[in-house]
Amino acid sequence: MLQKDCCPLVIAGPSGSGKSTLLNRLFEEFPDKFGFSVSHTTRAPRPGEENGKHYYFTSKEVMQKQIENGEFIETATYSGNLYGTSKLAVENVQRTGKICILDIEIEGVKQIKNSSLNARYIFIKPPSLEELEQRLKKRKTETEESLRRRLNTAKIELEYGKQPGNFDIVIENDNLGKAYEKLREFISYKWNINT
Ligand SMILES: Nc1ncnc2c1ncn2[C@@H]1O[C@H](COP(=O)(O)OP(=O)(O)OP(=O)(O)O)[C@@H](O)[C@H]1O
Repeated sequence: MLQKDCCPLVIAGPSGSGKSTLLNRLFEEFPDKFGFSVSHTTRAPRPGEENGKHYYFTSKEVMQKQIENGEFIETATYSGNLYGTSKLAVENVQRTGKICILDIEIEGVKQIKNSSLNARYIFIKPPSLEELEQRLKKRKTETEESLRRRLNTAKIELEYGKQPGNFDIVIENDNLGKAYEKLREFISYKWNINT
């Protein structure tokens, strides 16, 4: 059996692949077992996003200073904005005894792999780039330009996701219910959680 606090779970995948949707289900089903590592970002909040819950919304200047001070485990630039996981964000979850979940970009994944965090890695993959585009359009959060950038980045991310050894499991999110079952199964097995 794994020590709960030794193994955070890293979830990655292209924007729009369904990471938040799947994680929201997981948090709903197991509110006492998992805690979300709240990332920092310099992007603007989307409607409904709360500071300190979905992200810590900050400025480039402030975040760059904190990075220089060594306060972050990983940082990445994505679609022109800075993102990052602070050491404090992970510690805050681990202190509660919950399994820490990190939803991060591929650049961040690479950095976590070089850090002292002994994490498990899940990649969420869309059924196709066309379907990804449709979902992002439906989500109505992107401009034409940010949509293009997300789709271009997605191609690179999908390449990284399919390299053997980069992730413990790759889950295709075609049917949401089935994808969730796979996620749940993997997690309950790895963390020895009775579901
Ligand atoms: N299996 C699915 N079938 C159809 N639509 C889906 C499925 N999974 C997620 N979606 C929809 O696709 C959109 C993108 O999902 P979501 O916001 O969870 O992606 P994400 O990977 O968290 O993106 P980001 O990294 O930009 O936050 C949402 O509108 C969501 O409702």
